[in-house]
Amino acid sequence: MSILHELAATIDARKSADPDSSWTAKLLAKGPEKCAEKFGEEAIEAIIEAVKGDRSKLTTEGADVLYHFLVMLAARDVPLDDVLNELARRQGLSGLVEKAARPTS
Ligand SMILES: N=c1c2ncn([C@@H]3O[C@H](COP(=O)(O)OP(=O)(O)OP(=O)(O)O)[C@@H](O)[C@H]3O)c2ncn1[C@@H]1O[C@H](COP(=O)(O)O)[C@@H](O)[C@H]1O
Repeated sequence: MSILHELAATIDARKSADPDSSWTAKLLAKGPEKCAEKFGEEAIEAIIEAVKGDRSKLTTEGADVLYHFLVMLAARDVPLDDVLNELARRQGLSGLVEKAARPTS
């Protein structure tokens, strides 16, 4: 099992945990909107480090982003594997070709 799968399983288990017993359970108890907001904050912190060019801080902020992304998915009951399968589906397909094939709205 990959570290992302292990973390996603831990986060899933926290859905039924006491919010006083874990940070994840506390965040999930605040609802999907708060989880999404927290993901946005962490993403901005990572962007700041990327713009500054601080590779060490970008690494730790990147870990925060991945963790909070998994919490956001769990809050909306989207399995990590669904996202990974979507990535797998795109593999070998040029981003330019994929964009051109999108339906126009
Ligand atoms: N990877 C993480 C992880 N990354 C970040 N964080 C927490 O996310 C929080 C974000 O920090 P912030 O300073 O942005 O938040 P804050 O200021 O405390 O909160 P706000 O006032 O902004 O709402 C911190 O409390 C971090 O400890 C994480 N908490 C948990 N995990 C993983 O989740 C597992 C389960 O954790 P618990 O649910 O706490 O048992 C852990 O074993 C880890 O593997």
